[in-house]
Amino acid sequence: MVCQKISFLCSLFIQKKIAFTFPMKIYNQPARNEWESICTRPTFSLKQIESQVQNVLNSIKEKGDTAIQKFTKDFDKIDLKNFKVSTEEIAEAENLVSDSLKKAINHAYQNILVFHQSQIETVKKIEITKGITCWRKSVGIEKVGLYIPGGTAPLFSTVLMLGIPAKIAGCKKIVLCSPPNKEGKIHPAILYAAHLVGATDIFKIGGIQAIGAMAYGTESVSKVYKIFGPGNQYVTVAKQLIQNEGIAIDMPAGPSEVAVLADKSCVPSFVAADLLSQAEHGKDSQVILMTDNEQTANQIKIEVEKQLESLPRKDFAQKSLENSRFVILKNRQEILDMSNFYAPEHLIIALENPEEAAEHIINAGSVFLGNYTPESVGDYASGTNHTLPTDGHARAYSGVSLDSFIKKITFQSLTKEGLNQIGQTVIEMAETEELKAHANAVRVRL
Ligand SMILES: NC(=O)c1ccc[n+]([C@@H]2O[C@H](COP(=O)([O-])OP(=O)(O)OC[C@H]3O[C@@H](n4cnc5c(N)ncnc54)[C@H](O)[C@@H]3O)[C@@H](O)[C@H]2O)c1
Ligand SMILES: N[C@H](CO)Cc1c[nH]c[nH+]1
Ligand SMILES: [Zn+2]
Repeated sequence: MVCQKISFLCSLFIQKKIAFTFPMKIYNQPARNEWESICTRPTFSLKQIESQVQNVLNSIKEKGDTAIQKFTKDFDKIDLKNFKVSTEEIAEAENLVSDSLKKAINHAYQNILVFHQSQIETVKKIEITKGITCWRKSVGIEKVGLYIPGGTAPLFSTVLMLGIPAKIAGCKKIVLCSPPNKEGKIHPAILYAAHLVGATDIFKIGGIQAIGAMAYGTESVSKVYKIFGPGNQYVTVAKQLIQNEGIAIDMPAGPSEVAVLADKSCVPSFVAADLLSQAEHGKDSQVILMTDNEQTANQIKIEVEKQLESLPRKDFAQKSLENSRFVILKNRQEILDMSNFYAPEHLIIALENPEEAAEHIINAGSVFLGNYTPESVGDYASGTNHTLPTDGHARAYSGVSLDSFIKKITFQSLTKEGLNQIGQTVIEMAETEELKAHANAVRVRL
């Protein structure tokens, strides 16, 4: 009876586009032309902060360490003269990390290692036709830069996610940057993990400063060829801007997000915990529930409210829930369609027969199937990478993997017989393109 009453009251709340005290906006069977606005992210677009970020980058390019020092003082509120982490600081960090945390890190390390090692491709030499052989070889990018977020939480798990594939790829120089705290230090777990993955240079630099330092190089930081890692909107926009200057990046990996697809087979308390797990990342995170069952939505809503109360990062989660949505859709097909439209960083499928539903997913960073696969396992230790495209970029980008740290160089070798076979074809094509010298390079050999 009590249950029915609660359910009745909740169903009164579920009306089109009206938010009540519950911070998430609730939509009941929205029309398809409303999906775009429902799926809008709360993050700044590149344009909104572009000029601010570009000014900081320009200053770093021009003034190097002096600019890093100034912006570290402005944004991180600490006046540092030396940004490089010393071997003494690494040794000290190793003592500060408890044995139980070391054990957990090593466990996660092994699983991430196994999954990323499985991505190694063996060289396959293909004989196209007699005398023409082609092959492709993976070579690690020599100098890479890893950004480890540390503004509101020390994400040492990101060190494993970036450092392990960098190491497997054989990257020679691995520069790592993370913001200093108010004491001018980096969290010991970040330093412990950085040492474990073999980072070659570690710097106490955060935000735009870190991306600029690794992109341009300064007196103390070496310039790298590709920059990896997640971060807040300033970090993400800085990464997007330095791309214009010829530095590669992994992808835009901004504020965390999760979509949960749930039907009556889900466990509401599990779904609520999953939504809150990404909401607690920061005020610009976004979480979305898509369901075909109003009763299920009510139960999850009650659980979210209950669980939110006990979170130490309640303020962040509450703010992020204000940007978040509960969407009640007509049926399973509509749930899958909206999920592909949204293209979430993380996607949890808490639907009946999740494997079948997963077959229909075409846009998502990383997918978690069934009631016993919380998104947090992918954040830390299942083996998959947690550096993933946000803001709808999962439509075209993949998350970080071993591939992100390597270039694939193609090779070919022809015998005289092989050249005889394709010579006329190349000459014909080159002359039609009016490139006589191309044709001659073949003709002189025939
Ligand atoms: N997509 C992914 O794969 C993924 C993975 C992990 C974390 N994340 C996200 O990373 C983010 C981490 O954010 P964070 O802020 O805690 O740490 P952060 O390290 O990304 O950013 C902190 C830095 O931002 C800079 N900064 C702060 N306010 C500024 C301002 N007004 N102007 C210029 N610079 C400013 C400071 O220099 C500070 O050092 C979260 O949004 C989290 O959701 C994403
Ligand atoms: N969920 C984040 C990616 O969006 C990764 C992370 C690190 N630690 C906890 N979570
Ligand atoms: Zn997370």
